[in-house]
Amino acid sequence: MKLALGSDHGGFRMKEMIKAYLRTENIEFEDFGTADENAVDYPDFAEKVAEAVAGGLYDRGILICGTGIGIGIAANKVPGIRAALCHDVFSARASREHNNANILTMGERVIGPGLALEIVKTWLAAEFSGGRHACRVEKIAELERKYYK
Ligand SMILES: O=C(CO)[C@H](O)[C@H](O)COP(=O)(O)O
Repeated sequence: MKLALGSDHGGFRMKEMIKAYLRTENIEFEDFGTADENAVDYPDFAEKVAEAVAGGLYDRGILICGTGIGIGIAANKVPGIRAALCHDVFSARASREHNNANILTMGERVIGPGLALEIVKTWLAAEFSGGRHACRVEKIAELERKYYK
């Protein structure tokens, strides 16, 4: 699996912690920034990661900001992206199994590193269940086609 990672300054330390974990697991990733804790605008990093995932260059993405909210809202503007804000393990698994989420978002100012890592592990391991969920996810794509001509 090849991952695209990104954060703003509010999520920088959590992104670095996730990168350290991915290295220990030999999971391939690219870091799209930001590169330090200087203030930046989260939509810029959402755009880079969402376009990389939607373009098929990366299998999935992880985006972190202070809350996980803004960076997820921005990522979800890119057609083909299903970014899910998850601050618990149950939602992380369901976002993959039910929603086929291709980007995980979290907030460094909301949860601690231990829980964040459990969420990442769960989200990376979970797969889309298909079945009854497939036509619902397809309806999301139909909504995109309706509004993004
Ligand atoms: O969580 C975020 C967006 O949803 C940002 O990380 C947050 O708004 C940044 O705030 P500040 O400029 O005060 O550090």
